[in-house]
Amino acid sequence: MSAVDPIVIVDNISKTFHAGGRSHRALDGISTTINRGEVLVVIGPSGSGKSTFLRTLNALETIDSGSIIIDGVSLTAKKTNVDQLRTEVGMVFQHFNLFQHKSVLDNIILPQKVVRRRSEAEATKVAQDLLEKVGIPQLADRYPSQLSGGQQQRVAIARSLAMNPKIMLFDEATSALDPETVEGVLELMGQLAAEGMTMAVVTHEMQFARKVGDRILFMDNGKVVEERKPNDFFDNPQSDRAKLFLEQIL
Ligand SMILES: Nc1ncnc2c1ncn2[C@@H]1O[C@H](COP(=O)(O)OP(=O)(O)OP(=O)(O)O)[C@@H](O)[C@H]1O
Repeated sequence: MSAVDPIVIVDNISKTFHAGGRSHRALDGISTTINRGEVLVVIGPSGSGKSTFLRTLNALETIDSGSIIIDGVSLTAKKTNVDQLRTEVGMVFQHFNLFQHKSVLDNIILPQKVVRRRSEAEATKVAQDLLEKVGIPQLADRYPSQLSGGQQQRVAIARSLAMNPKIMLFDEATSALDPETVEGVLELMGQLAAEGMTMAVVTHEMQFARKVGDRILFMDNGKVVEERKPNDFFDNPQSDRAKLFLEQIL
């Protein structure tokens, strides 16, 4: 990891939602960078814009103004192939979004064949190796409905990793899990971070944020209120908003 090797550069992005005749500025001039191998943890109160911010990084949300550059490619430039770029930015959601009628192995094989044009044999080998990596090789032939939430999330992570993403986004990846499976998935995320995966993580798991995060981005009302090293942020929050937030949740 190096301070001079940014893989994600977010410059002054804004986004307003219009719904039911009302407008809401969900992102209000966000700027940040994520360096290669770094883990950025995004925290903040409900509705502060965390998910919206994360979703802009793989163009699931468009932005109204500002720019986002991923590994030298502008997400917003007209000539950019957004579909291509999106395959390089893995995303893991709260709900696992697996193909229900495919086996675990096929869930990981299919996108490789479609998106990466890998052969059946190659895609199968990658999928088997990844199931090993995420700790569930014995579940290859099961269907998603036969798995616990934690196991399904491991499949979703393996499926993302199979694309060889340059960066992984985790949007409340453990929020829908039973308490007993949360820890295992957080450990897996920590393992990926330790192996050098660049990650942006929206989470309510503050111990994870402190332990695994390289930097905390604290958002409120669509703005970055604090952006600091985890220990500095948690031990000595600067803003009244962050102090209040931490008092309420810790
Ligand atoms: N598709 C949408 N249409 C209209 N408003 C939206 C849409 N998506 C998000 N918003 C609004 O934008 C704001 C930010 O939402 P966002 O989901 O990014 O917040 P969040 O910080 O991730 O919240 P939470 O922690 O509750 O998930 C909220 O006020 C939300 O209601």
